[in-house]
Amino acid sequence: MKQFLNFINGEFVATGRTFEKRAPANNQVIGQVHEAGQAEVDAAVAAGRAALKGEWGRMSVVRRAELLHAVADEINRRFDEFLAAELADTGKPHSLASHIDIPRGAANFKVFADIVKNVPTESFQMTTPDGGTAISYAARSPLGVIGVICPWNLPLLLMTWKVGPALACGNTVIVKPSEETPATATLLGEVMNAVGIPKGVYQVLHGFGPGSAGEFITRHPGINGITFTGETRTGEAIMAAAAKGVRPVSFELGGKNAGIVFADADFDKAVAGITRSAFENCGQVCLGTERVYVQRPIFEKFVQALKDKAESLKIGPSELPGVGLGPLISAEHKAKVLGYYAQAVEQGATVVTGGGVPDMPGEYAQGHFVQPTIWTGLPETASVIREEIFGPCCHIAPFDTEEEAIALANATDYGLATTVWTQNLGTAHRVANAIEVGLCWVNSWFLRDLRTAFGGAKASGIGREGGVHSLEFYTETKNIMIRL
Ligand SMILES: NC(=O)C1=CN([C@@H]2O[C@H](COP(=O)(O)OP(=O)(O)OC[C@H]3O[C@@H](n4cnc5c(N)ncnc54)[C@H](O)[C@@H]3O)[C@@H](O)[C@H]2O)C=CC1
Ligand SMILES: O=C(O)/C=C/C=C(\O)C(=O)O
Repeated sequence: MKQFLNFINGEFVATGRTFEKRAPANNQVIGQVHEAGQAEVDAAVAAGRAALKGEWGRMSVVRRAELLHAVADEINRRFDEFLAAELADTGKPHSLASHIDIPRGAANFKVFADIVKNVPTESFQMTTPDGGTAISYAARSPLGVIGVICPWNLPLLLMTWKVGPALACGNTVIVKPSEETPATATLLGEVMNAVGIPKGVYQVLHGFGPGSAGEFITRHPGINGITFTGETRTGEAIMAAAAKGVRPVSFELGGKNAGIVFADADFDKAVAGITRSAFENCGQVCLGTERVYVQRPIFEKFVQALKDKAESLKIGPSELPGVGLGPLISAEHKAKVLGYYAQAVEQGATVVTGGGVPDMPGEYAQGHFVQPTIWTGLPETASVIREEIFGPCCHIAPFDTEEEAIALANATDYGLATTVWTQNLGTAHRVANAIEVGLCWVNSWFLRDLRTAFGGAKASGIGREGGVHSLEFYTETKNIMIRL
């Protein structure tokens, strides 16, 4: 049986306290995960602090960048191992992990290594009161030991999205992968040793949130900043922990994202786009679309077309050729999603398609598969329209005017992402500016440029990462003023 060990100070460490990792596609146990306790967290923090004072802390930015390029190259060299580990943990389609998760895992190191090497800091010259001259310039230094708390939906991609810039800026990191997805973070420890990243720079502690590694990391006074992706309620708990010591947080939290389709949109592209944004990764993407608003003249045609697309998705395990929809991550998450499927019916939804569990052959009958599901006819107050479900489902409602679409899209506590479909540039600009979100895609979805700001408004997050915005979080900026 595979053992997922902690990675502390360059060594793989067993703890004797283990929990099971099960495969989402058939619910079989595939590994034992070694849970870290307070002692392991203390050891990792001490090693992280020592690394800041050692070779890593003294290393030039050019050498750091070379090492991070080597990390990316090593991930690519071991691409198949990372792919297999991610597929085993998540059950997602092979095509998805091989085109998005693993390549982005490598790219996150290269992009931020290059940004840190090339982005200047500000400098000003001023006249002093006595007519002399002074110059000031900004210098960046690492924040320190960063706690990186990760979710299970895009495990390697989201973890390296934080670890890449944190290390590029000269910090050390302690990663707590989700209890559901321990594999790729652990494998990355082997990569760090292989390319010569000093001990204590990248560390991995396994476990849960409250009363376990997650809470112990976020409460530890030796952690200088916390970056987290996950549920909004968890963000609130982490923020409370970070208040002690006034430590900075960077949060990318939940969403209840709208898709807005205008009657003038390229119909086929809009249907294909919403199919992806509602069902990709079995709906387990924080940027996904769970509320779709379609302009009335094309409403019926759009509902029928999305139904056809949903029903054509092949449901199955990662390795099934042409599979479009994998399982949900866990039995617990399946119960949550099916709970919303039941609530939708209780609240009077018309079930356009899905709403249940597909018939799966053999061992896959034990897996966490659910049907892609579309509803219409619910009031905007219904729980499935207000709350993040994180499953392969969406509600579609008609709208008449641009103002109405904007009001509907904004009527949520969340503010992460929107996708707008129109061929009118004026409409696109107006709507994009009026929507209260951190990310607005027009005629696209999940199109990423890693140099741009990424994050959520309202209850969907605090701060932005990406490009130079990541440097703002992962460094302290010092102003140095010199009287000439
Ligand atoms: N990217 C997103 O927006 C994500 C949203 N979700 C949503 O969250 C729901 C619950 O999924 P979970 O995996 O339980 O998400 P979660 O937000 O509870 O967990 C994410 C990470 O935070 C850790 N964690 C939990 N409580 C903590 C605490 N008090 N202190 C420190 N670390 C803590 C977990 O161990 C995990 O590593 C899902 O059903 C889904 O709706 C889940 C994953 C990602
Ligand atoms: O950084 C990205 O490209 C994707 C981010 C996606 C999430 O944060 C999520 O689904 O949780």
